[in-house]
Amino acid sequence: MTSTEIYLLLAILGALLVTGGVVYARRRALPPGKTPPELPAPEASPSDKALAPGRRAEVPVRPLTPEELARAAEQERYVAGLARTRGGFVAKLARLFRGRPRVSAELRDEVESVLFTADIGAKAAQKLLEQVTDLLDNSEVADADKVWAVIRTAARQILAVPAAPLDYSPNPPPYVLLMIGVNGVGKTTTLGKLAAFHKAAGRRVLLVAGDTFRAAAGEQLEIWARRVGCEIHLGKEGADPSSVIHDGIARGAREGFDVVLCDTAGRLHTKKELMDELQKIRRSCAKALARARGVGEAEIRGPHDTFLVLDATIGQNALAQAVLFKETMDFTGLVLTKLDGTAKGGVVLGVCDELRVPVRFIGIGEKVDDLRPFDADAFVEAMFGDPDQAT
Ligand SMILES: Nc1nc2c(ncn2[C@@H]2O[C@H](COP(=O)(O)OP(=O)(O)OP(=O)(O)O)[C@@H](O)[C@H]2O)c(=O)[nH]1
Repeated sequence: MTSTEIYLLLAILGALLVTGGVVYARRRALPPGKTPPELPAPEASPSDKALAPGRRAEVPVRPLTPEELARAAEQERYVAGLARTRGGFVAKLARLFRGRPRVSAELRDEVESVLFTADIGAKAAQKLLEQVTDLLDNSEVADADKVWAVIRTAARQILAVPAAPLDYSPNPPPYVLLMIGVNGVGKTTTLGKLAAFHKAAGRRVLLVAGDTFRAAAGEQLEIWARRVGCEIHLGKEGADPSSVIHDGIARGAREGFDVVLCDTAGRLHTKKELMDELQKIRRSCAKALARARGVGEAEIRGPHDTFLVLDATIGQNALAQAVLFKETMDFTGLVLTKLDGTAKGGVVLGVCDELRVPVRFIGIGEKVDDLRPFDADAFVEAMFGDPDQAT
């Protein structure tokens, strides 16, 4: 073989490798079950038009944009975080519809039974069942693709809770968030992860250890502050949490923090005095913010946001907990934690449907960046996008 032939061979091999690599990278970046987005066909160039009929010009493969890559990476996280839930009721449904079964009373009963034991709440289960039943009523055999399309649409409707985007830049700063919930649901951990989230966005963060009841809670938050590299406001053990949080917010305003994140002690919604204490804490937040702004207390109702944290592993009980909390305390958002460790992630549908309060974040692991802003489309895709992968 002459050296010219060797160069030619190497050039062809190189071109094949580059094209293959780009196609592979695009496929890897897509969530399972997704076909690559259609790219707009390029305008035919004069030289293309001159090609003989039957011959096609080479269309260059467009690399994914950074936004598309980020979106695909986020989708992969959701897919991984919700694997157990997919392995639960989604897998059961997938098995029912595999192989185009005949529509029968037994099939309908089985669908009903799976949906009503799926920890998605009775109302959400009923909504999904009605949509699927409507479809089955008009079919002799169950077409799995159509069933899943109907389920995805119904799930999106349930999750579409109207809510303005979170505003982390009030004027004047700081943005103040209060975290509430039952013991052990993940409030302190979520606050630590949120501190990291804000820090990464370039905001100055102050953590406020409003759980003065449990000594270890302050220490736990201190560890997070060190880990994230942000400051912490600690009160004395046993101090009045309202006063610690008031002083923390005042300090946040005085010292120019962008974000003040306040922890509270875990409490059962059934303990009246503890729920009253939460109301007092909220009034303290309002008082501190009013003073910082130089306005009357009546003008401010409380912190900018109050998030109720729910542990997804307890499924329907988390829904019951949220309903009871709402009777005594206003909250502007929900955080569902520990979705990675449970098959009961369908509870996200249940709480949205029942409470009509937006889910703002979900916890899908123990790592700092495993707290993700809630994305309804990514959630629906991860749960119902590719049922054949649910086993
Ligand atoms: N796997 C997993 N574990 C989590 C997640 N969020 C929190 N946890 C774990 O849940 C446990 C309890 O978390 P904490 O943050 O201490 O809960 P808390 O609500 O502050 O608890 P109290 O202060 O007792 O009310 C810890 O072991 C956390 O690591 C999550 O999204 N996934």
